[in-house]
Order: sequence, then C-alpha cells, then structure tokens
Amino acid sequence: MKITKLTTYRLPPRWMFLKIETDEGVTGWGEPVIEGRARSVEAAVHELSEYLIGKDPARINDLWQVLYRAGFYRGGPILMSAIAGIDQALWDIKGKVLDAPVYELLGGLVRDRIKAYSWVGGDRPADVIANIRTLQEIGFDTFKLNGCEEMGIIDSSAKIDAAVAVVAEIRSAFGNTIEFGLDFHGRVAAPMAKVLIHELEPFRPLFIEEPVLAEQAEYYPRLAAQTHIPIAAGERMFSRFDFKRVLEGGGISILQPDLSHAGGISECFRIAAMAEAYDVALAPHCPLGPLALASCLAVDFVSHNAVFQEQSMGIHYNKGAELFDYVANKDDFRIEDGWFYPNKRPGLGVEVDEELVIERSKTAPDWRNPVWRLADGSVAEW
Ligand SMILES: O=C(O)[C@H](O)[C@@H](O)[C@@H](O)[C@H](O)CO
Ligand SMILES: [Mg+2]
Repeated sequence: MKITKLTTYRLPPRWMFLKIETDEGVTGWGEPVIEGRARSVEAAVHELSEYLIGKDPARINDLWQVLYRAGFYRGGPILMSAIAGIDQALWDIKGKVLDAPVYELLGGLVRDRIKAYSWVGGDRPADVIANIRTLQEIGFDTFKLNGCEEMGIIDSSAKIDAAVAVVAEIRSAFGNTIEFGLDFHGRVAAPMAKVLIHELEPFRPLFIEEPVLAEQAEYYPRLAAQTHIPIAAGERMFSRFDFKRVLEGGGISILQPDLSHAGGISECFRIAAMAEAYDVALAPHCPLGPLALASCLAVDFVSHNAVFQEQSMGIHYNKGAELFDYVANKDDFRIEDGWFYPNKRPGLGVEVDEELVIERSKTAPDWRNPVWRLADGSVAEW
C-alpha cells in the first residue's frame, strides 16, 4: 500500500481535518491544528507531505521519525501539530486495514470507561452555576472553568477576591457533589499565582491548570510545594523532550498533552508512559473536534494513569459547529452519565461526513483568540 494524497480542510469553528488517501482506496483522517494558526499548520502538513507520498502508511514509527528528524529545525506547536494530525490519520488507516480500533493495536483496553469533563463559564467565568446545573442533568459531575480574568504581574486584592468568589459560589452551591478544575490559562504570572493559589486552597479544586505559562515551568515545583491542589499542564508542550524537562523538574501532578499538538497518538502514548513512571496522571487536553477526541480516547483506553478526558461539547469556542457535527456515526461515540465508553469501530472509529466537510470548508473562519489588555493598556495573557 502507498500514500497517494493529503488533503486538508480548515473548518468552523477553528479546526482542520486531514484526509490521507492510499493506492488501495483506504483513507485515514486526522486533525492537525493549532487554534488560531490553522493556515500555518496547513502549510506545514503540505511541506511534510513530501516525505509521505509513495510511502507505506503501515510504517508509522519510521514515518514519524522521518517527519520529526528529517528537518534540522524541529519541535514546537506548528510542526508537532502537523505531525500529530498525520500520525492520527496513519493510525486510522492501520486500524481500517487490520479491522481493529486503535486501542486494540496498542495492546487493548486497560479500563472499561473514562470520565469526561465539560467546560463551563466561558472566557470570563459567568453563569457557571447555571451551566453546571444544565450539564448535571445529562450526567456530568466534573467540570473546568477559567480560574480568573486578565491578571497583571502584580494585581489587586479585588481581582483575587473576584476570582475566589466564583469558586466559593460553586462550592457553596454544590458542596463535594461535583469536581472542577481551574484553568489559569497562563493568564497569571508567578508572583500572583502564589497569592491566588493560596486563597483557593480551602475550596479544593480538582486541579489548577497552567498556573503559570509553560515557559515558566520551573515554577511548577515551587508552586506545588506551597499547595495541596494538584498542578496540571501540557497543552503547550509538544514532544517527549518538552515533557521530559517538566517531569524531571517535578511539581506536576497531571500531564495534559494535546493529541493534535504533541505529535499525535504515537508520541502521546509514549508521553503517557513517561508520566506513569513519575506517578503523574494523564488527562489529555482536547478543546477541539472529533478526530482529536477519538485520538485522545485511543490513548486513554490503553494508559493506566489516564484519569479524565476533556471534550468540547458546549465549549465557548464552538461557534459555527459543534463537536459531532461532521461525524456520520455519532452513536459510536458512546457517552453516558459523563463517561466515555470505547468505540468499537476500526481505526479512530470516526466516519467523517466528507460532503459536509467539503461544503463547510468553503466558509472556514480564520479564528483568532482575542488580544486582551490590562487597565494600563499593556497586553494581557488571554
Ligand atoms: O484547557 C483548555 O481547553 C484550553 O486552555 C483552551 O481553553 C485553549 O487551549 C484554547 O483552545 C486556545 O485557543
Ligand atoms: Mg487549558
């Protein structure tokens, strides 16, 4: 079998799908994208296709190493997202050829189901209580919200109190009947992270995500030393070599590699095993589409240390399309009472509605995250 063609489709809300075709009619789908830089990843995918056309899609490990090492310059969000989507599509092809779900090819199920969690509250946490109540009605009991709005490197008690008030309201409304993670989203600088985490301690969030920017990862052990709240990060790390340093540095309790940013199934399967060696949990990041989610689930179902799975139903970014809009076999994504169950279909288990994808790709937006500014007019981390 030989790879014959790569086709990319940028899509609402901010996703990109990749279709890899072969000379035997088997096709594979992946989701290479960096939110806000879809066109850059698209260019990278087509540059990397030079190493793929005419090659045997079964040799995923060799193709992955060539895609990673053939370029003198490597790593980072754009190239590793391009490799991620290609890798996902190659595993999809392999599963279809061997008539087996990817998790079977990776050694079989290590669990019967994996807990899902849902975003609530939007970019600026609002209506959180109502959002949680709505999702509780369909069985969710685990959530994530932004921990704060924009925050200066040194900011006011009023800002801290406003962030804590949202969390206090959740705990007083729901007690310990729900769990919720707080995503600081890299908005908080190290000096304020110490203060904010200290004030949040009594409310026992499930985790604090990106307490500081990934480029400040040396603060993870220092912040972890001051709190009992698990520290989580990973969406802005892109290979084993990024995660190696974070695991060595300590302080991290939950790794959140993104299956569409960190080299795909092959790489994240290896990252999961690295995390387990350090007694660190795995919770793949996934605010994206169905192929990214299916790739996360493939790794979740074979990784002992996987604990819960992010998914984007109802997320504040999904304007113009929802998680399963482009999926023809929606029922194969079985989610019951806030748990995902294994999809038994071969490959990633996603039957892409290609006609709809082609149609919707004609009006794909160039999504960008907002540029926030502080009261003094300086740029704030979003
Ligand atoms: O945890 C999450 O889902 C992420 O922080 C998410 O909010 C961002 O990654 C966003 O997708 C960037 O455009
Ligand atoms: Mg996050």
